[in-house]
Amino acid sequence: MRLCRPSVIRPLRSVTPRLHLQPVPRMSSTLQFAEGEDTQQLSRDAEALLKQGWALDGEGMGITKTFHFKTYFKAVSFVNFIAAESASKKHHPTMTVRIGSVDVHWTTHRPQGFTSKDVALARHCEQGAGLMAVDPSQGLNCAKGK
Ligand SMILES: C[C@H](O)[C@H](O)[C@H]1CNC2=NC(N)=NC(=O)C2=N1
Repeated sequence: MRLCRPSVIRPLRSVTPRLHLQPVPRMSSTLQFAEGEDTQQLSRDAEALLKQGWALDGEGMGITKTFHFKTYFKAVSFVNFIAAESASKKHHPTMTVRIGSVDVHWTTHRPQGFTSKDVALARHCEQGAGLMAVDPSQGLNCAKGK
């Protein structure tokens, strides 16, 4: 085999990283309820979920939580558990799967805002996390430690 040597050895081009400035997502302190919801009941439900480690999303349109798992397989099993209920209830989350965690975000698109469907499915996540043995070393409030 003939080995070719480059006749000119060029230094690696140094690249100045471009700074992409993005708005820092701020956590909203107030939840926006969708039209037609029982706001008093929903406030109580949301309060209980916040105590379980859920946090309001940046716009206050929904809630979010990161669930931690010991293995990728458990994380994916959790996603499937949520997906099955989502399909049956016709209400779908945004989920990001990582090796040891799943970020879940619940909001309602129409009518826009937070609804009792989000509450019901967030509770379903809690149930699934119990079955899937969420990594207890990650603590209760998983939303902050990604
Ligand atoms: C027709 C269908 O049921 C609707 O488009 C559903 C689908 N899944 C949904 N999921 C979520 N999160 N919010 C909705 O408003 C919603 N609407």
